[in-house]
Order: sequence, then structure tokens, then C-alpha cells
Amino acid sequence: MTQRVTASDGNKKISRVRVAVRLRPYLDKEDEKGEGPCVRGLDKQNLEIVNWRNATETVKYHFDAFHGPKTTQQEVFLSSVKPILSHVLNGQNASVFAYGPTGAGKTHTMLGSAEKPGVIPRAVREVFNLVNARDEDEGWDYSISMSYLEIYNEKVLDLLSPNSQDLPIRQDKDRNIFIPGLTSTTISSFSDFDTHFVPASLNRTTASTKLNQRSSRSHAILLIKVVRTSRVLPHRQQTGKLYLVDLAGSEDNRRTGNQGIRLKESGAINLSLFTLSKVVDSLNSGTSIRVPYRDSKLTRLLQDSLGGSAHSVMIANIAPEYKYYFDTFSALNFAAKSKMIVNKPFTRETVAVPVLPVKRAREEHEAGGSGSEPHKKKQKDGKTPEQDSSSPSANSTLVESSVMARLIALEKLVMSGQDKDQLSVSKDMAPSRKEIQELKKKQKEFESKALLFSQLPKETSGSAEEPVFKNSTAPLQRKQANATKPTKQQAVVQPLQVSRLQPLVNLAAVKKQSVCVKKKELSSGIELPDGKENMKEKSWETELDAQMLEQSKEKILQILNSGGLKELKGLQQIGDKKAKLLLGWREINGQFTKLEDLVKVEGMTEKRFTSFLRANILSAMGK
Ligand SMILES: Nc1ncnc2c1ncn2[C@@H]1O[C@H](COP(=O)(O)OP(=O)(O)OP(=O)(O)O)[C@@H](O)[C@H]1O
Repeated sequence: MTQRVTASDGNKKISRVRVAVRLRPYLDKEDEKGEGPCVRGLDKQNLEIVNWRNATETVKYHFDAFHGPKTTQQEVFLSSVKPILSHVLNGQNASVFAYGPTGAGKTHTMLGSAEKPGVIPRAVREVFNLVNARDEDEGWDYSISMSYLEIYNEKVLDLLSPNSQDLPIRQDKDRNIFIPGLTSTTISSFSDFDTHFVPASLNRTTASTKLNQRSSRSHAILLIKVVRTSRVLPHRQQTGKLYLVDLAGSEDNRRTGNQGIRLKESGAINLSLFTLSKVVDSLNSGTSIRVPYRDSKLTRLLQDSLGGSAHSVMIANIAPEYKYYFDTFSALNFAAKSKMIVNKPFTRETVAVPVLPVKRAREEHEAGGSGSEPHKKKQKDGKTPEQDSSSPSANSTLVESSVMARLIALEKLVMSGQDKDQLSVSKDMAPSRKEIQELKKKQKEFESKALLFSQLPKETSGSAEEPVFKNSTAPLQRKQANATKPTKQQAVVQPLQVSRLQPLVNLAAVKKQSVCVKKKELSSGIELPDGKENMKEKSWETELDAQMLEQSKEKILQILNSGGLKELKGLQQIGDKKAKLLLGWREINGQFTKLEDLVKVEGMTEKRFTSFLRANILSAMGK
């Protein structure tokens, strides 16, 4: 039976989720209007983004690390990932996940390219280095295995065994999440990993969208398990797991141009990311409310990484161009709230007699070696030429390049005679993906729905109440913004400060100038402007019972997310046209994370939203 033991290496008992933000380089081709970047770094931990409520201001964010466009893959790895890897050898869990909008650089960060290998090859390489560097006299034998899966359309698919079907996720009596039936392959060296990982990566579902030629349509999770077994009685055994997660991108389908299968995939992606956000909210609320891990496969699997026992690092990837503005803003807010999550790492140890299975595993993958030698030693002896290099860093580039080169070679092989679209279509239709058949049947239905929504009459207010930001063509002042002196400081997201907008083209000139305005913190961590609207909102809200207020808001959100036309029309100030717009928005973008998201719906201005909220809350409370 597994027991928790106090980490002997002096680890802290609690560990906050570390959040790093990585800004992809600015790409001219992504900025047809030549508007320049809307976000920039200030220093190694701070960045700022144009404030959509008032384009003459910026919103500042502080993170554990900020990686600017010039940061190399090696720097990202060394600063954000390497520090947590040693825990895995001591029977603790660790996870690294890349989060962010589609096309912002998640796969680049996690996988990288032949020339610029990312976190995955570097981390696996480092785990082998760490095992090999362990002192023989410590008295442990190590065994390393890997599993690789994707969550595609809410189905767990084994990438090491591509013909397998949707796998269940279970929790054992010690609250460990596991997947019965998932392939676990013992690996004895980095090149061994390479052999399994390269072909498995090609099984991952990707496709071309308007925003990314090779967009990941699934969440990919690589699991590296390190089991160490004491050589002396009672043969203590400790198991540490490293999760390396490349999440699918959050998507705005008005911009991806997704339809049919892509739209359905997108719905599943957005839904799981929405649940991820709810999990984070719920963990931050600190209440006893059930954390909705079970509401999506992704959160169920990441349960240990968020509020669990893992040492976790989130790398939020963002893109600098204006057309990604809203996605970037949401990603930053998500990242900001995630860093408040606290995990409680502990060492998982069994004290039964586990030495035999370990020996077997060892013998299997090291056939021909002397069974009496320590495992670690044998790994050394059994190294491929690349691994024998005495310089780990020089060596790692070689080996990692070989993974990437093989990935690319395999890709070429598979794609020869086909273009990328053809490849994605043929992959989508592979017999191993049974659900595709089902999706195909539904495709027509979705297409006609999408058509219907695109034909819905556009509601225009024609007044100053139009939201400042509606889409990438919103009338933000952008590059010209610094020409206008702000009349008043407004608006921000905690933990941030407001500053007057500096020209984003001249990063060196940026200084933290600023009259910072302290404002009331909301539970979401967002500070709102001191405008009259807020004063009004505050005054009526503060008169209500806080708990009932929250319940009413929850109820309204529930109707917005699950109500049909009739239920939506049952809400105050929602007529037929608005209800259809809401349904259309939901169909395309997934669920509303919070009530404030309503302002993203066409025609719903800040002012209308405030009025809508007041009317519905008072109505729900019977006032
Ligand atoms: N730091 C970077 N340096 C250079 N190029 C980058 C960087 N980050 C991303 N890119 C490039 O930007 C493009 C999009 O990146 P990538 O495919 O990694 O995005 P993604 O977030 O994984 O997208 P999706 O969610 O659609 O899979 C790729 O061509 C990638 O090579």
C-alpha cells in the first residue's frame, strides 16, 4: 500500500504553481494591418498589454518569469522546467503544461523543432542525466517508463497504441489518478525514448486552421514515470511522475474559420479549457465547494497538478499581434489566477516487496546485461554513442536533434504525395478513431447550424455604448494612442498597475512610471474602474446578501451556458434576437466562463451588461 512520507530532501510542504509567460516573436504576416504589437515585456517578470477598456492605458502583469521573444528554448528550460525535475527522482510528481491561444507557440515550447528542441526532449534528457548522476552509494535502483496519450474530443487515446479506443480514467484508493489499459513502456536511454516518442507524435491529431497551419486539435500528455527501489530490505519503492502537457489552443472560431469537424473539435477544446478555468476559480475561492475536476477528462488528468501533490509549472504562451488581443488578454488573466494555486507535494512510497517487478522490467529492456549490476550502472554501460559524450549539453543537442530530425523525416514520409490538409483528413478518418464516423454524420448538421448563425441579423446599437473591443478590428487607439493624454487612470487586473501607454515599439524606453491607483479587489482578482457605472453597480450589489448574490450569479451563468432558446428568453432583457445571438456565441466559442464574458457577445455593451445583471439578479432574488 502506498504511503505518504515526508520528503527527506528538505522540500517545502507546500508548493505554489509556478507561472511563466512566454511571448512569441512578432510575425509580420500575422499583422496585416501593420498595427504593431499590443503586448510587451518590461523585465524578467513583468509585462504589459494595451487596456481594451481605454487604449491610452496599459495593464501590467507580474509572473514568476516572463520569457520575451528572444528567449531561447534552453533559457526557458533552465529557468522554468529544470528546477522541478529532480523531485521526480525522489518519488514526487511534477508537471509542466503549455497553455494559450492557438498559434501562440505551445507546441514550439513543448516540442520545438530540429534546430530548437523544446521542453519535452530537454526534460526527458535531463531525467536520464539526473539518474545517471545519482550516487551509487545511495542504494537505489531506478527504472523509467513512458506513456503518451491525447485527449481528443473528450476521448482519451493512447498514442503508443494508436488502435486503442477511448480509455477510462480512474482514481485508486490512494487518490492517484491512473488510466487502466494505457501503454507504459520501459525506456533505458534517451534514444530509447526517441524510438517510441517519434512515431507516437505522428499519431497526434493536428490539422490546418486559418490561424495555424499545423494546429494541435488535442491535448497531448507525455508521462515519464520514475520508480526507484531500495536495494536493502524492506525494499522501499518510490514512484515519481512527470507530466509534460501540450494543451490544444483556446480558439475563437470567428477567426479560425472552423466549421464541421474542426468546429466540433473546437467545442470540445474550449469546453475542457473552460472547465480548467472553473477548476482554477474553485481552487482560488478556497471554499469547500466541490472542485469540478470530473467535468472534463483534461482536468481529471491534471487533478494532481492543480491543487494536488505535484510541483507544477504553467507556461502561458501568448502572441503579440493585435488580432490575438482578446485571446492574449484571457490567457494572461487565466495565468494570473493560476499562480495562486497551492499544491502539496509528498513522496509516494510503498514498502511491500516490489523488487522483483523492477528487476523484471530492467531485464526486459536491458536484455543481455548482467542482472546483478545496479540498474543505473547498466544504463550507463548500455548507452548509445550520443549518450556516451562526456559533455551533457553538447550531447543533448545531438540527441535532441536526432529526435526532431526523425520526427520531420517521418512526417515527410507520411506526407509524401499529400498536402497537409489531405493528411489531416486522412488522419481524421483513420479507422482507429471511431468517433470520426459519428462526427462525419453530424458534420452536415453543424455546417447548417454555423450557416444559420452567420446569417443571424446583426444587432447594432449605433451609439457610444458599443464595446470598445469587439474583435481584431476594434477601434483601439493602438500605435497612435500615446498622442492622446489620458484624462484619468483607469481599470486593471490585479496584481497589476495602471500606467499611461508608452509606444510599444520602444521597449527600452519603458519605465514603471506610474501613478498607481489602488482599487477595490474583486474576488476574481480584477479591479474595475472607478467610473460611475461601477459606483452604481457597487451600491446596489452591496445592499444584497453576498451569498444570495453569488447564488443568483451562478444561476444566471448556468442558464446562459445550458439554457435553450426558451430558457434564455426567460431572462430579463433577453429577447428573441439576443437569445439567438447567445446561442450562436455559445455554439462557436463554447461556454461562458463568467458573467462578464457576456460583453463579448455582439451588441452587449458594458452598460447593457450592468443593466442586464442588475435586472436578472434582482429578479432571481425576487426583488
Ligand atoms: N518562440 C518562438 N520562436 C520562433 N517561432 C515561434 C515561437 N513560438 C511559436 N513560433 C512559431 O509560431 C507558429 C505557431 O506556433 P505553435 O504551432 O507552437 O502554436 P500552438 O500554440 O501550439 O498552436 P495550436 O494551439 O494551434 O497547436 C509556428 O510556426 C512556430 O514555429
